[in-house]
Amino acid sequence: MIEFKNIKKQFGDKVVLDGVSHVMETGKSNLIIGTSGSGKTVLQKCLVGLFEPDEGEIIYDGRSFTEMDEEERKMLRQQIGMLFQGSALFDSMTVEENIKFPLNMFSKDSNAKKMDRVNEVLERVNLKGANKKFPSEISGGMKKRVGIARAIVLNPKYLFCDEPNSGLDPVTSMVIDKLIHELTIEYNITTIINTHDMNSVMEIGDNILYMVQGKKEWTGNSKDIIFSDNKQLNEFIFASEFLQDAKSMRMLEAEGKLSKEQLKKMEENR
Ligand SMILES: Nc1ncnc2c1ncn2[C@@H]1O[C@H](COP(=O)(O)OP(=O)(O)OP(=O)(O)O)[C@@H](O)[C@H]1O
Repeated sequence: MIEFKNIKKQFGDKVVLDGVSHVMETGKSNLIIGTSGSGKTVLQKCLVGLFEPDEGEIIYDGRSFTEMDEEERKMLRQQIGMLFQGSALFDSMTVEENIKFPLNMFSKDSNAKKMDRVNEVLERVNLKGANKKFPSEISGGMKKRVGIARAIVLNPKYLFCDEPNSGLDPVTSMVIDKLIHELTIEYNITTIINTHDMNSVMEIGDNILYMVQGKKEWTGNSKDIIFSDNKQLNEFIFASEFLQDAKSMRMLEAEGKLSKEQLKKMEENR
């Protein structure tokens, strides 16, 4: 669990985070959503210590990150996995070498043990046998999986993902979402995901923080979104007529005014 209270951050005169508080839950996909410039990336960077907030407190499972010295933060960072936008793989390294990189940095295990772990995570992300390929030889979806394998190779308690679906087609996006979600549950990770992808919001949104201009505007899960009457949230999520219709249908279904069969038929006929 990562709890943060009253986080404030400004650059010059520009207030980017204006007193944000929230709890990111363990074993859940915690999503941060909001329009471009609402402060999602700056918030993630504050949580991992890449930016220092001007005010507020960040607590990792009862340990105050804000009060830790650099040595304590270094230790904590070994429990944090990061999946960067665009995967950020080392082009000159093979898949295997990319995944092994954090182990070489932080683990004192023998080479054989490290390789066992590399192969274990490769298999877990469905890339068994891709060891010797270079990033230029694999698809965007495969690169994301390598990025995920590298992010989880040290068994992190916390996983930060910045736009994990950027640049992927809708089907591959769903595969990647599902994989991150499954790993989150399987290893009981506190996962934080910045996303613009509305499919992700509806499919894996266990705990959603909606930000507007550096402030928390709304919070809830993917089911709550259907019933929310928050005007800004509705305009953001259900931007198209199609999505507004889908929301209305789901609400009717939940109120018992539409059967599951009717709903399925309406969706098929669209
Ligand atoms: N290092 C920096 N120096 C000055 N301003 C910054 C810095 N980093 C971010 N900002 C500003 O903070 C604001 C929020 O940026 P941020 O990247 O967090 O938005 P975002 O919600 O992640 O947007 P996007 O969805 O486009 O990634 C923007 O106005 C941005 O210009």
